[in-house]
Amino acid sequence: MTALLTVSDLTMRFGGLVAVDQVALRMEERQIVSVIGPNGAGKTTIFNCLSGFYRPSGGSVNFKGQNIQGLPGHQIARLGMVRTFQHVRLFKEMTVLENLLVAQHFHLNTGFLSGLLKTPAFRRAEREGLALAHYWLEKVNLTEFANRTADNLAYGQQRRLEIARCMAARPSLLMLDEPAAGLNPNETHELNRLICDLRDNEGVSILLIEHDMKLVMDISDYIYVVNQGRPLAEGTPEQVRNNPDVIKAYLGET
Ligand SMILES: Nc1ncnc2c1ncn2[C@@H]1O[C@H](COP(=O)(O)OP(=O)(O)OP(=O)(O)O)[C@@H](O)[C@H]1O
Repeated sequence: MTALLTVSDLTMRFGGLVAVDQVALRMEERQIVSVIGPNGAGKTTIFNCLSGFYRPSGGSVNFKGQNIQGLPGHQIARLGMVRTFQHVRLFKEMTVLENLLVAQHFHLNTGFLSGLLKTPAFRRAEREGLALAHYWLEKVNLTEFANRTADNLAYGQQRRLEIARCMAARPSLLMLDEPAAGLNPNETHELNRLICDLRDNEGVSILLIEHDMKLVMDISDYIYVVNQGRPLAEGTPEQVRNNPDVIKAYLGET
């Protein structure tokens, strides 16, 4: 099977610190893959390298058959790899609906002139964009808040809006950085269902960084464990759960 994402020897140095040291990952289509590891293990740095926020010091990243290491973030997003952040990042003064419309800007294949003249192609693109925004609002249970500004949403709702906003950009790979952080058990349960729905019914692959081990073990098809920047273990949830090196890395931390 052709991989959706293949990462080899990924390395990121900050001065003398090697935050990510020769990490390898592989993802297929319609898979949930998690990257776990103790605090400071290098997980977010891996995300930053893959999504173009950092230029990796070494290694290669192949996404849908194309080498993307070193490309800027907006180009990587356009290719279909989008992400959320550890701390919610929304357009806080915009409404919930506007957040979802802005996310689609690079799919609205219309120029300045067609916008000015309101050509049929422009109106069709606008209609489709609106329909897609409403589709995702409903999926994440935010329809009734469509006209509320994003900063007036509860924290858990903001988290869901972030995921909806990513999905409105029509990605094939969604990267979620600690999506369960700060959520209550009900919200985490809903998140669990949403992520599985994205894989099963929307055909998206999800790369997940998460400290909530129950969530990770429940939904992951495959798990990579990193420790101090280096690969420590990988396998199915069952294999990782029973790996003595993984247990030691986590217990050592406490
Ligand atoms: N921009 C940066 N400049 C210098 N050092 C950095 C930078 N970003 C991360 N680091 C360092 O790289 C290491 C890995 O950090 P990273 O945030 O990737 O870990 P993490 O596994 O995501 O941790 P956590 O689970 O706590 O979020 C840490 O030692 C961190 O201090």
